[in-house]
This record gives sequence, structure tokens and C-alpha cells, in this order.
Amino acid sequence: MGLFAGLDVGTQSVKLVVYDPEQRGIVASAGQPLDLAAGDDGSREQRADWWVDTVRACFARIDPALRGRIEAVGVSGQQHGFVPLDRDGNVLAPAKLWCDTSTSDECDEIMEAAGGAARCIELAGNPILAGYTASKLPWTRKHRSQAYARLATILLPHDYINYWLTGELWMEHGDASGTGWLDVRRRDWSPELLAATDPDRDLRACLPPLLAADTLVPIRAALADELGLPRSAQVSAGGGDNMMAAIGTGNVVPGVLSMSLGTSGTLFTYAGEPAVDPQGRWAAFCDSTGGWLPLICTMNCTVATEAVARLCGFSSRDGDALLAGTSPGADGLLMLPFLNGERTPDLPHGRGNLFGMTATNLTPANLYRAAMEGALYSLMNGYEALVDAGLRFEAIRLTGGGSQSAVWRQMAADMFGLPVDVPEQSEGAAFGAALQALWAVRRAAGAGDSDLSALAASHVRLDPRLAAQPHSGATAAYAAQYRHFLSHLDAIRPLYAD
Ligand SMILES: Nc1ncnc2c1ncn2[C@@H]1O[C@H](COP(=O)(O)OP(=O)(O)O)[C@@H](O)[C@H]1O
Ligand SMILES: O=C(CO)[C@@H](O)[C@H](O)COP(=O)(O)O
Repeated sequence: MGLFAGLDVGTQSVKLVVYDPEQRGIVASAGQPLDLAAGDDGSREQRADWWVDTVRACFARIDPALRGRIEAVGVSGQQHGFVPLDRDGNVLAPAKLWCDTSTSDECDEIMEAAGGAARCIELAGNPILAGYTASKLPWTRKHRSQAYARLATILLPHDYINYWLTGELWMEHGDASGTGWLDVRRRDWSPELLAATDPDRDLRACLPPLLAADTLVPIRAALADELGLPRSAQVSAGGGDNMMAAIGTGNVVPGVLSMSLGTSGTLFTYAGEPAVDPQGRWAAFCDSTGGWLPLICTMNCTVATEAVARLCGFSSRDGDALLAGTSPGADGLLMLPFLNGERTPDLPHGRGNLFGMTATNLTPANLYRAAMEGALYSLMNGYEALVDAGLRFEAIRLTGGGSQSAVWRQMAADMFGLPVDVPEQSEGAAFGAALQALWAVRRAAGAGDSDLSALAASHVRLDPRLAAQPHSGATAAYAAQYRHFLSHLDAIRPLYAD
């Protein structure tokens, strides 16, 4: 059997893993950082050619002998980014990203045109929140009128990489549901939401076909030659990074809870049917295997820890050592880490807040701990909605860069009162993309092991050395601090109302 490549175009970097399904091991990997253009108005943008150049650089770092054995490639990407193309497939403007809060007025305008947030949920399963793709279109109409005039196709980041790899335009249901335009119950575009976004043109014409999760498309021969891949290599449907991390953490059956600690913080679980919350307390997305993926996403996870580490002059990679003398609750120091504005809770104009400072507790270590805790309190807030809805979990599967911190692993176990398991394959999204490609190839071959849950069960391996068990004393300390988090959140909401 050949090798399977998984690419993850994240916010901070591109990651590439090459997986050998026979050996059950990652045989090569490469990562390369990405720039981010940030504006005071909350804009967060990247250029599509940065992604392509970085993907090229990652492939170049893999041994050519391994590249020559790659049978299929799966692509994962940060969700929601708006990639506008003209009719010749040229990119018209920088991509506004999932963490771009400059379009919150346009979110309100779309929801008003559709009949309000509750009506959006009735129509398509989700309100139009800051970060989702939909509001970036009217923003483009207002601020980039030339790009709007020439707009022929809308893609998401991973769709664009698929287009570059294959020359074919498509979307799949998982990432497409993060546009805000997909009716997640019918798994098709909502005409009402499209019309509410742009009453003057048929946006449906700008959206490429939605292909099934097990689709395979041949790579472009010229690009295969350039990247050193076989001309027979294929590209699977791919998906949003959370959809791919679901596969890469074995979250393809009900009852598993995954948490990703990256630029964003996310919590998600698999559902075999649409999982819509009438109050919109979670994102009712589709997954990239034919199911659904109720998801909580915060915009400030490692955003907050990186900011504190930078301020205090250390690397987050060394953060655990600094935390040695600290304890749950950070000695009373509490951070509401909404540095970039926030989606969960819905405070696009929010800012970070620090509470509980005394003459003795304001140390770099407590500050760093407060950032880590604050990132998890935000997720806890969303998790309670899932629990209210009757969902129960026995453990957390942790992935994303933050999963490399032993302190964060233990903190998650203690705060949520659940054991934390960490897959051996630490790049959950990139690994999930490789597994999706493997699954699609096995299905196309009619192979016996083509059932995804069986495939994930046999390929996603947990690393017992990285597991953490909850300690009840710490759980109680976090619960007390979490109550403060909620009361401070109530207090600051009016400050950031518009
Ligand atoms: N050992 C560590 N301790 C704490 N944080 C870490 C550690 N290793 C990585 N990280 C964090 O993880 C981030 C990268 O996470 P990742 O999931 O790759 O992000 P994204 O997919 O959003 O680009 C780093 O910027 C850093 O903040
Ligand atoms: O917006 C969301 C999910 O709705 C984010 O989770 C993005 O998908 C970006 O992910 P990372 O780059 O942080 O992995």
C-alpha cells in the first residue's frame, strides 16, 4: 500500500504529514509558519498565494523517495475564510479569515434581512456570526467593489488548495456549513440566506458543487511533477480543520468529545443527524464524513497565551516550566481573554480583561496561567450548552498545538472533570486529512476496511504517556474561579455591545 499525505492550512502555519497505513505511523512531517495581516478594525487576512507557497515549501522538505509513494492527499484548512475568484480562477483579494471581526455590522444586516437570528437558525441551523464567511461578501461589496464586480466563484481556504492541486472547483458539506449559507438539515444551500446576503445577484452561481465526503479527484499532472508526487495521486474532498481533526482524533461516532487548543479553541462531537440548537449556543455544522459536527469555537486560545508569553519575554514552548509554582485559580488572577474580539461568547467587539489583581499575585507565571485558564473557561461556557442538551462524554481527546503542554492537558482534565487522552498523531487536523484520503481510496477499491469508524479505530492511537486524570481538589478550585468568570462576563457584556 502507498502513503497518504495530510495537509493542514492552519492560521499560524501549514503542516504536512505523510502517513504509512501499513506501519501505522507518520513517516515524515513538515511545518512552515504563515504571516497574518491584522488591522485595528479587527480585520485578519492572508493571501492565498502565501498558502500555496507554504504548501510547496512543506512538500519540498519531504524525502523525494517518500513523495514518490504518495497515493492520495487530503487537505484540511482553517474554516470560514473568504477566497474570491474571477471567472478565470484568479484570486481577486486577500482572504478575510475566520478570526476577522471587521464584518460584524454585515452579520447584523444579513440577519435582519433574513428575519432575525432565530429565523436564520430555523432556515439554515445557524445564526450569522462574526467570522463566518457570509458577512465577508457584503463587506467586499462595500469595501472592494472591483473584486465584487468581478466575483465569479467563492471558495474556502481548503477548497482553494484543492483547486490549486486539481484544477477542479468544489466544496464539501463540512467546511461549507461554516459559510452560514448552508442549510445543515437539508445539506444544501439556503436560498433565503443567500438572498439575505445579497439581494442583487444569485450567489448560488458563485458556489461550486458540493461533493460527497468520499470523493477523489486526480491531481494535475504538471503539479504532480513539480511536487514530486506520482501522476496517479488523487486528492480527497478534504474539509475544515475541525472536521479533519474530528477524523484525526477518532471522533466519527457519537460520544467522543474532541478539544483543539490552537489559535482558536474548539470543542466538537460527532452526530448522526443534524444537531441544531434553537438558541444557537453551538455551531450546528456538518462534518466531512457525511454526518454532523456540533462545535464550540472561541477566537482566543493560543492568541491569549502567545500574547502573554511575548509580553513577558518567554516562548510558550517553555511555559510549563514557568508554571511550576502556580496553582489552579492563578492565585485569584482571572483573564477574560477576548483579545481579538470573540465569537463564543458573541462579543465581536470584545477586548481582554484582567480581574482580581493584588500586589502579590500579578506575576508573569500567574498571568500566563490566567491566559490558559481563561481560554478553557470560554470553552467550558460552550460545553455547558452541550451538557444542557443532554450530551454526555467520558473523556476528552485533545489536539492542536496546546496539547503539547502537560500543564494544559492536566488543566483540561481538572476543569472539565474528565480524563484527557492525546492521540499519538499530534497534528490532528493534518492526520485526519490523511485518514480521509485513505478512507476514500479504500472505499473506491471496495476494500473490506472501508468503514470510517473501524478505520479510525484502528489508525488513531492514543499515547498513554500524555493522558491526564482529573483531580477533584483542582476541579473544585477551577469551578469556583469559573463562577467568577461568568459573573465578570455578565458585567463586561454591556461595554462591548456594539
Ligand atoms: N509546548 C507548548 N506549550 C504551550 N503552547 C504550545 C506548545 N506548543 C505549541 N503551542 C501553541 O500552539 C500554537 C500552534 O497551534 P496550532 O494548533 O498549530 O495552531 P493553528 O492550527 O491555529 O495554526 C503555537 O502558536 C503555540 O501557541
Ligand atoms: O473558526 C473556527 C471554527 O469555527 C476555527 O477553529 C478555525 O477553523 C481556525 O482554526 P485554527 O487555525 O485555530 O486551527
